[in-house]
Amino acid sequence: MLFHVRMDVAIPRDLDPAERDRLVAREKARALQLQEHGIWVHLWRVVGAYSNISVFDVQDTGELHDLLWSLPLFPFMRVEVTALTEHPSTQRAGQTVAEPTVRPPHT
Ligand SMILES: O=C(O)CC1=CCC(=O)O1
Repeated sequence: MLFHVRMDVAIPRDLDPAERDRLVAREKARALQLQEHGIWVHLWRVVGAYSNISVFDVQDTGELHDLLWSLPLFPFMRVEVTALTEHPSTQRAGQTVAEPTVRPPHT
């Protein structure tokens, strides 16, 4: 299942800068891992905002929920999820996003 996810990040200004850097580095590592597994299929910066628009390819809403909750920056995010289905007029009709072979653990 594909989901459009918007994440608006708001890290408290008084958070220790070293802790902030650690969280951002862990978030990046997790994002790269999920992209390598074909789960986080799009990751775009929203121009002018500390926000991203992402597309996730997961088995179900439960997997997406667990995955989002496990993100290191999750405590500092507002997350908006929209479930996607194929539009009848798409040129890509019938094409699916390839299934990843091995799903990474939710850390
Ligand atoms: O910077 C963001 O929008 C939050 C984020 C998601 C993946 C990542 O590396 O940072």
